[in-house]
Amino acid sequence: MTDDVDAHIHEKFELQKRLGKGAYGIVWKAYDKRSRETVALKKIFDAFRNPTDSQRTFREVMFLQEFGKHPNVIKLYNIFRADNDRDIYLAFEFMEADLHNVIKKGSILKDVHKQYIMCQLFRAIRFLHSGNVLHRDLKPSNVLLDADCRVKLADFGLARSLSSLEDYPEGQKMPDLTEYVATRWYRSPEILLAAKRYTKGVDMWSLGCILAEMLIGRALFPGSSTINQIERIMNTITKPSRQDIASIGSHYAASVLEKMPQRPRKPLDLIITQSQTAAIDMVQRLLVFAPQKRLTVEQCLVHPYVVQFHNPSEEPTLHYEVYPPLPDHVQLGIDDYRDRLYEMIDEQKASFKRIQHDKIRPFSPKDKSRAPIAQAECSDTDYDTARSLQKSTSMDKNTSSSHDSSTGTLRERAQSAESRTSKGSNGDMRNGNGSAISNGIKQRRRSIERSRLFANIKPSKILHPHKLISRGDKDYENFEKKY
Ligand SMILES: Nc1ncnc2c1ncn2[C@@H]1O[C@H](COP(=O)(O)OP(=O)(O)OP(=O)(O)O)[C@@H](O)[C@H]1O
Repeated sequence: MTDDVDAHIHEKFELQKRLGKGAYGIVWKAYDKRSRETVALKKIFDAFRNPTDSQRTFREVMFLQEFGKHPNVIKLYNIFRADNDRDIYLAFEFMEADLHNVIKKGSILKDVHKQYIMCQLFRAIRFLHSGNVLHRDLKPSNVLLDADCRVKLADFGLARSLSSLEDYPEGQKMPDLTEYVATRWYRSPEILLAAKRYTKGVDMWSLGCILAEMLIGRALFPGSSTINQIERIMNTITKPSRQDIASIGSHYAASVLEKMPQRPRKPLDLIITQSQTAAIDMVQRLLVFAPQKRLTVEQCLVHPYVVQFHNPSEEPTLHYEVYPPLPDHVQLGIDDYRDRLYEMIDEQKASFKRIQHDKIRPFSPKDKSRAPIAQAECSDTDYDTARSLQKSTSMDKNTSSSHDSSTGTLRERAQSAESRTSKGSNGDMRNGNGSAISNGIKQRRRSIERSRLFANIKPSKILHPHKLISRGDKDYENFEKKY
């Protein structure tokens, strides 16, 4: 893996610092010279090395395009080919931190942040699941955060359409779950035990692990091998019944579990000690052996732990299934994926050109004569221009997505939220968190970030944090009755 970046990318972006290195590429903080925005630039190395990697790259882009319209999913701004036709560059909206680093730094997150983060994750997953798609790689490093504690889910390289798996042609071999490369620590028991079918429960399990990690400040099940992972899980969660074990449809689950050395159990409530009852309850209901017995994402959104942030108008769903444009169960050749991806890039550029063209038309009576020129002049820049146009339109339509911009308006909104909260607010919490989150971020932005940290959390909750607890307890009783 090399840090080399193509000359045409250097022309477009000023690379500022390396943000992260994953299994598939490097991510830099970069300044987009045309749009004058800070972006996260990801170079996927050898994106088309073999059919599996090509399919992964293809899926990642396809799902990002589909789900990026949700406010809690990272937006893919642009895609660039590399000169060698093997690598590929993706430009994303920039986020300040990822949850893994925030947890690692220690006591940055207070209860209210953890609840807000979980609620936003549930919103994102609800959106994916409503399109019958699984993320399959939920882990703290794929949960991006900004200084407002706003969440954007990233890394769709392992996402899969459930319907494409359910519709598997008879007699055709399902993809082997042992090929599953998602980070072990967040893998569900059925994946570890090589079950035959995926369900939405795999994401719910990972969400339970993420919440537990926020609560205890370290990974809950840091297994060193598949078998060690299963052991750690089985020593902690409620013992599954025979039916539970049978329900995952794994040939050797029963025998693996029987042979497991018997160690004294350390249940979740003894591991997660310093947390609210509702938080522990949520982890316990997510980390359940049988996938069908785990909370669904809809149930999570009304669970007492996050219900204070629950707002149906901010929890959109898709009313159709998201299906990859190329058959998912057949692995095509490298060129098929690459050609289709390049075609999509071109198609998208063309459609953005149309958007921009339509936007220009109503503004001037001379439009008719200007339109063909506007179209003819479209180049790479149009994609970016159209992006900002689109952004401003969606901001007009939907205030919940207005935070995508770092304009003065956002600051004004944040500052007014700040002034509202500061009137009698819990100063300790606000200051403590504001300064802590901004630790890893540039000094000069500190004051802005401090005020922005709570901008998107309903002020009433911050003004009266004790209400979260009392209300939570009541909700908890109601939830208990219902589920
Ligand atoms: N939009 C972004 N803004 C800021 N940082 C980002 C962004 N996207 C990614 N990062 C950083 O880069 C890291 C790696 O990104 P990403 O998960 O997309 O790469 P990957 O190669 O697919 O990783 P993995 O090995 O987890 O599959 C993230 O954990 C995060 O720290």
